[in-house]
Amino acid sequence: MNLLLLPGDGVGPEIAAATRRVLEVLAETCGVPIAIEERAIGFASLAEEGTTLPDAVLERIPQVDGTILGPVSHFDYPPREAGGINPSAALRTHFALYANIRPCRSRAGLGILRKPMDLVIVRENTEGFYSDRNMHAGSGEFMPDEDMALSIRKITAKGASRVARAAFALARTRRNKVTAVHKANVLTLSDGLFLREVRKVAAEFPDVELEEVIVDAAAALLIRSPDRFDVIVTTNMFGDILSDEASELCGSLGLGGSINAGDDICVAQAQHGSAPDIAGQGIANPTSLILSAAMLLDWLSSPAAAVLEAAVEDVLDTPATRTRDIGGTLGTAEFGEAVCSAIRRL
Ligand SMILES: NC(=O)C1=CN([C@@H]2O[C@H](COP(=O)(O)OP(=O)(O)OC[C@H]3O[C@@H](n4cnc5c(N)ncnc54)[C@H](O)[C@@H]3O)[C@@H](O)[C@H]2O)C=CC1
Ligand SMILES: CC(C)CC(=O)C(=O)O
Repeated sequence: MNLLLLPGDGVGPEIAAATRRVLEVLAETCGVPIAIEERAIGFASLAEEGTTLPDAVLERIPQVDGTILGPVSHFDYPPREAGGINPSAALRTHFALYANIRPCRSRAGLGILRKPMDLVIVRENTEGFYSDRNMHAGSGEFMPDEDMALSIRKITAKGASRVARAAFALARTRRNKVTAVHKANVLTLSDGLFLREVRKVAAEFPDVELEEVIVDAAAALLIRSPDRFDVIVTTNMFGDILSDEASELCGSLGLGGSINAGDDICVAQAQHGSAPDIAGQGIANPTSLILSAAMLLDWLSSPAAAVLEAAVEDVLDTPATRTRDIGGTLGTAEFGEAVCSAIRRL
């Protein structure tokens, strides 16, 4: 299989190198041919090609089997006119990667949770406050005058319906429960529409329970009773925030895998940002990107996905082979090597 690796900014190149090494060892050990091609995006391509998202990358994505995207420092990018495009948002919109799928589960001895968590957040990925109508035209924000800024929160029946279907189909492979997280008590029209579509899809899945929880309560319930959740379906920004909360509760932002999935294209992407505060030190936890790569392999129906996931779990189980963010001492590359050893051993 052909994979495209886009390292990104900040800790991106460090965790991408660890992920690449792990995939190469996985390919060798499992006898699965994986060819990895790397291209620059972010500040690296801005310096070389004048844009953080070169057209050649956009053209290549549909030609490969899957893409692995490192985190990007888009908050520091120059304006669009000067080549600053947020690759993360642009790819999601351009390729209709409508479902951002973020599993999160507690592991013994990690995180501050006192109850088990094993859930998946399925986040609508192309609309809400982050809808990017056209990657060259800007997001759904504008300023009628210099003292007023407006953000459009776009919700469509089509967007809500397709992400809801992804969530219900996923729940069927798990514990048959979907929680729709919303703020329809205030955002009556937009979240009202979201809920209307979720309920319609729920009717197609009578074996899956639907519950509805308001987002502020959901944030609290993730801490109080995380075990009540199986699959959460929600709009873009709510899912963005809740998935970081869930990951951190389980130990670190550096732990959660994530894919951006459309009907035909999948982009694996770490849950976290470019972590500029620790970039260049070789200490970032590469687990999130490695598990995202495992999710991509699973999306591609590769049996190597389960091997990779088991290897990561094996390494995380042992306090001596953890990275610093979760109380260990290993650096990024060393953690990657520990995963490689586990792949060979398992
Ligand atoms: N998908 C993406 O590419 C995203 C990009 N960003 C961008 O990233 C930049 C930094 O954003 P922040 O708000 O600082 O969020 P961040 O997620 O980069 O970092 C938040 C905190 O978590 C820590 N952290 C994150 N990933 C880690 C890892 N793998 N191992 C150990 N510790 C880790 C960081 O050191 C920092 O203390 C900004 O330019 C932002 O726009 C933010 C979120 C997502
Ligand atoms: C394009 C942004 C919505 C990226 C982000 O914050 C995320 O993926 O969590």
